[in-house]
Amino acid sequence: MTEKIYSYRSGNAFTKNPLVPEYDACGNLLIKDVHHFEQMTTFNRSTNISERIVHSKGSGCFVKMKITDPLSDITVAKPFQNAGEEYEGILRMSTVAGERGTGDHSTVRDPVGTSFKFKTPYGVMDWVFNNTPVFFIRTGGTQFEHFIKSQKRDHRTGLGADYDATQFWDYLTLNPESIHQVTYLFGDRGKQVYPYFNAYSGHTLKFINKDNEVTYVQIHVIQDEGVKNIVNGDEIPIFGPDSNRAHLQSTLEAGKKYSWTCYVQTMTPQQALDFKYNVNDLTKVWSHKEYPLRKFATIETTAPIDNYFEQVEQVAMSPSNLIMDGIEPSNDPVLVARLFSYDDAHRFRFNSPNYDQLPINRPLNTECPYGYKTNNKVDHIPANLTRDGFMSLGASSDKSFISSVDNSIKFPPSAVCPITGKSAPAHSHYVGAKYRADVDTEQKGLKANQVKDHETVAKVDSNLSFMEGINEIDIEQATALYEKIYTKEQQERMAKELINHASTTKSPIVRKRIPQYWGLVNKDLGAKIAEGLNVEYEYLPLKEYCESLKTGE
Ligand code: HEM
Repeated sequence: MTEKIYSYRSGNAFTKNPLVPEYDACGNLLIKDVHHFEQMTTFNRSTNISERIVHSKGSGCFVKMKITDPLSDITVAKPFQNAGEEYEGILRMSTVAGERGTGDHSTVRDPVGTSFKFKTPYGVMDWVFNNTPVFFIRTGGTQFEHFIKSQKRDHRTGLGADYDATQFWDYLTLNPESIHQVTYLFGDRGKQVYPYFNAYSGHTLKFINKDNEVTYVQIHVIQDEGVKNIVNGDEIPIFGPDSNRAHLQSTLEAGKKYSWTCYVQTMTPQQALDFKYNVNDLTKVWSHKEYPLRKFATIETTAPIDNYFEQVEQVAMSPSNLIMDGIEPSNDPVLVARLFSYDDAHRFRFNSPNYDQLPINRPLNTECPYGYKTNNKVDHIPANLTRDGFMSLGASSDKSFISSVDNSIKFPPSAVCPITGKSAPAHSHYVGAKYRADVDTEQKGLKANQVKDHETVAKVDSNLSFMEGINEIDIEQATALYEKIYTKEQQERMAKELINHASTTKSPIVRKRIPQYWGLVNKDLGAKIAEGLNVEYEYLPLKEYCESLKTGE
């Protein structure tokens, strides 16, 4: 058996006492002691990865997905074609607003970030989901920064909502489309035991099949043992900010397996057009009765993590890693903003575009020529024209990474049509600059092949009317959640949680607005909160509520 030997980082055996630095006859430490300096300098840089701007506090474990029921009738996406195919992956769960050292959901009320990275033979597939099927915002990246900063510490004082919840509630009450998500958050689901949560794409995706038919899809990942909320505080041993992480790690180490079943909810383009709400609106759910869940896969945990930094800190999840031949983004502006934002965040966080070459992120089909080889059967060897840069770990040493394209690189025709944004070259290899007339002929051929129901799809996609203003139908799902799904006991608990949280709000204007915001969901809830906050309550229907925002009173 090969022995484990204490070594330099170079891999050469270190044959002296590693805890005693080298010194000369006068007792001076020596610069030639490279082991000593290697250790000190590595230590100084060992936290040198920027903290995620959101979802900083994360925990993780390894998982495996198994396709049980192919989705080949609605998509040509390769990972979903064959029953029985299995993909190894990692699950990272996180709070949204707090920093790396703050509490997990054992002590903090926040959505649970539930992100999966699966290594398929076709490429990496990420599901960067939350435990709630809706979100606070619906108009994109500009709204996101404004919203997130309001949930973080006050920039003037460095203090959070425990000290003054004014900015937290100011944002939410000024943007009442947030109310559905906030009704989830302050209900029992705002604090969950890891990993007894569901995960939802929230966004709508467009699946495209071999006949160029579009299906609007949302993905649901449902815990097989049901969700478990932290209500009384005795659901897991609570000893501090890492209680949930400790629960996850200790139960996995004791051999416990957790599992989920994956479903899609689907709509045809005509159904999407006739939908009461807008398929691009992230603040709405689709009725399960009208759009039933269809099972396609299972996920189970396989192992606890054993290197927090490399597996949880360095994992780089991105919604753009779900976009592939057969899966297009919808026109949900929040999803489109995310397609750009995450990869940009990673380039900043790792100070390099090459974060995707680290082992935890590396596609199976990008072997490291200097180190490990994968035994997995891969679909293809990826080649593109990016290369070099800090932390380049071998991906660009493949001979196909040359500065121009040659005939050894194949260009497979897209399985789906260009109307969806894909190009579909009529050849399988690079053919050099094309003569314009030839391109025109090619385009004509492609037009004939456009997506089925193109006009209906175009109408659905172009409808972003919800971006301007708010309507009564934007509140009704929050009301249904509060009145029909929450029990009386849960409603009571929610009101108490809200009063408790909002009680630190120092601004009188915002303090008065909070019960009016909740009155939009349920008049009595508004009155209860007003009483708890000791402010005057005047119930305002949505139109009058919006009017009142103009004057700030
Ligand atoms: C415009 C809207 C949004 C923007 C700009 C945005 C941006 C970001 C950024 C920059 C990160 C940190 C990435 C990193 O440094 O690794 C992040 C993390 C995350 N976001 Fe978002 N986000 C948005 C909306 C959402 C929504 C709607 C969801 C859920 C459906 C979501 C789920 C997550 C999760 C789960 C993580 C943690 C990923 C991990 O585990 O590393 N985000 N987001």
